[in-house]
Amino acid sequence: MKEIKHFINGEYVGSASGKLFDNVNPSNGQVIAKIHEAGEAEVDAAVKAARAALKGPWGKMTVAERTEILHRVAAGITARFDEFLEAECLDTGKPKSLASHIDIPRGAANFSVFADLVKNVPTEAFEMATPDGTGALNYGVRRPKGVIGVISPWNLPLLLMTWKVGPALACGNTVVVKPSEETPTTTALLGEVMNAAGVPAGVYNVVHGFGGNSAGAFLTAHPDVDAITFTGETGTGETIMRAAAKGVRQVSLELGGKNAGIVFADCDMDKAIEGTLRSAFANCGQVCLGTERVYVQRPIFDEFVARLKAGAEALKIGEPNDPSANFGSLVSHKHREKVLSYYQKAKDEGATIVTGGGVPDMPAHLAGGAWVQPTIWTGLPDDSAVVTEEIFGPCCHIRPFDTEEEAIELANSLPYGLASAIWTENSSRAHRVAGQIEAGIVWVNSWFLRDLRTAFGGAKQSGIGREGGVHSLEFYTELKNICVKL
Ligand SMILES: NC(=O)C1=CN([C@@H]2O[C@H](COP(=O)(O)OP(=O)(O)OC[C@H]3O[C@@H](n4cnc5c(N)ncnc54)[C@H](O)[C@@H]3O)[C@@H](O)[C@H]2O)C=CC1
Ligand SMILES: O=C(O)/C=C/C=C(\O)C(=O)O
Repeated sequence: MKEIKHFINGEYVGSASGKLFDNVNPSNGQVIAKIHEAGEAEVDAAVKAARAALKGPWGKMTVAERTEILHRVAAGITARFDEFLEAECLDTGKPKSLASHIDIPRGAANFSVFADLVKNVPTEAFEMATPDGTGALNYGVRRPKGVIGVISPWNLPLLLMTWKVGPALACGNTVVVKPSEETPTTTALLGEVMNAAGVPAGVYNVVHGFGGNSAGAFLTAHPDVDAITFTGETGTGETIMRAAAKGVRQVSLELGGKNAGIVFADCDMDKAIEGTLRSAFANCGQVCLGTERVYVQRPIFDEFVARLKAGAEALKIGEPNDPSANFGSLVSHKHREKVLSYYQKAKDEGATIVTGGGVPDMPAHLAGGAWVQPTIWTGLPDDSAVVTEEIFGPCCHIRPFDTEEEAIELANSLPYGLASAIWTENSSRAHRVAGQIEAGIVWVNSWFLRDLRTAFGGAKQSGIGREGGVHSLEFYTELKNICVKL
């Protein structure tokens, strides 16, 4: 059986403890590899390698040399596109039709975009007067923050890991990555690309394992990690913040959401249906930006519900290699238990099940997979668990509203504030409502339309800090002011 090892100082190494755990293909339940679980020794070795590379060749390179190498990393991912695609889909169960358009191309773009960006970002300068009349000149310089701990999730494994590693390396840092225990393969494979691209040993390190009392906790507690960037659940974010408090390390946290879609009666219905179908069901609903609460203005409520139902029922459920499939399995049986517990809660709370609500019938060879049906509910109270808690599954609740003010109040009613989508053809309304939504990202007549130069992150309990464009550079560098008396 294939083994997935740590990548430390440019080499694949196993765990000293010999501890292994299963890597499972969620579309059929079969074990596809054994993963080495890192102990404190492997995490420490990875951090030491990262520190040495920072002081050594990587830290001494010019920006031009470093960014040329990162362009080679991007090209290396593209050259091995099919291997990355196969690995990502086996780990996650997502359709190749989706990952080939989003996950793998973004994995490459996350290196090339930030390689270009760091070459073109100015810093500030201020001339000042001094009492003796000679004056002084202040100017800023950016320096790498150091060794960055990267903790990444399973829903978009390569995309979200490289979204952090790309800018971190472009800024001259070195990294130790702990990918999700569910989806380690593309993060491991990237080590080969790094070596082939000429990234010096120790710049990119990977340790595998779980979160609490395992590789994740060992990495975030390690005193020689200078900053931590994390995407995942809000509760885990709180735990990581506590770990980072020791030693006063900075964190960047992209956390959960319970995002609202607001559909006004003056929307283009075709666009609103197409966008909401994607925002609720793409990647089997496992996108932190996804819409789990849909608010629809009353005059179009019945038509919207009927058309979304038809769209959900037309989704083609299938395994990653099925070219006609656009709806895969969930990432794991553990996650399916969580999603199905909400399907049950919806029933208990008295929801009207518009469609779905259970497990689809699958052919025998896929019967062991983590399948669930795309599901739509109506009729739940605003304070029900299904309407207030992040489910992270292919499901949404639709509720009618009457006025713009009511829609804004409903959208802002939860402690989360990640993303929102507004559907209206009235541009004044679009700007007015978007300005009042308490979220880090608001899309108007679109969803998951990403320009990597823009700020990305959550308000309220959906995160701390912003990444993307110059905001990533702010997190991954220390800005130092140099004041020169003239
Ligand atoms: N992109 C997102 O916003 C994501 C949200 N989630 C949400 O989180 C729920 C639970 O999924 P999980 O995989 O358990 O998410 P999680 O937040 O626990 O895991 C994400 C990453 O954090 C690591 N981790 C967990 N505990 C840690 C700790 N104490 N110290 C350091 N690292 C730790 C995990 O090993 C994984 O690499 C999902 O049902 C979903 O609601 C999960 C994954 C992604
Ligand atoms: O486009 C991105 O950078 C990120 C997209 C999705 C997430 O952050 C997520 O699902 O966690």
